[in-house]
Amino acid sequence: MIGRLNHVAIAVPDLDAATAQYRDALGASVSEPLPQPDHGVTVVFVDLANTRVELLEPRGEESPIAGFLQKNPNGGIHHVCYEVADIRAAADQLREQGARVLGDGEPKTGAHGKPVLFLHPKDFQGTLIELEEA
Ligand SMILES: CC[C@H](C(=O)O)C(=O)SCCNC(=O)CCNC(=O)[C@H](O)C(C)(C)COP(=O)(O)OP(=O)(O)OC[C@H]1O[C@@H](n2cnc3c(N)ncnc32)[C@H](O)[C@@H]1OP(=O)(O)O
Ligand SMILES: [Co+2]
Repeated sequence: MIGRLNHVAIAVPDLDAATAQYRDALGASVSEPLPQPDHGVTVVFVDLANTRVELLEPRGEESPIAGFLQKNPNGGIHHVCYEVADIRAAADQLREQGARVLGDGEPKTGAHGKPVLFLHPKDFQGTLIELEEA
């Protein structure tokens, strides 16, 4: 079912500072800040040779990452994103196995313009998983 690792997301308290560190201290190629109001975050992509890092800052009152940052005030790895060929088929299969697909179960459009869904971290070794349709 899962294919390539599409990105690893890091939640950060200060997106500008994190972006500058990846650009200047780590010499990475970084995007401009990309507000994602439907997801309650602002994202910066760090493009790597074999995948991406996604730096996430909360946006708005209802950000889904606010709770995570309260528990991890310096930031931390927030989720991993795997690619799947058919996101609805993958979600159906996972639900049949008893996994919790978050939200209303309908894929949303993610930061790359593709359908995405999230799986509860408690069902996958304490790791929030995002699925993105390749
Ligand atoms: C622009 C889209 C972009 C893209 O790539 O396309 C994105 O990736 S957007 C990313 C932001 N959106 C989401 O994360 C949506 C899915 N996330 C959620 O629905 C919530 O974050 C949720 C339900 C995973 C957690 O919400 P919250 O922290 O408010 O709930 P709890 O405090 O009740 O947490 C329950 C339990 O899970 C632990 N937890 C929470 N977040 C994580 C995490 N990222 N990784 C691992 N574990 C996590 C939390 O500590 C609680 O554990 P407990 O032992 O019960 O205290
Ligand atoms: Co993501």
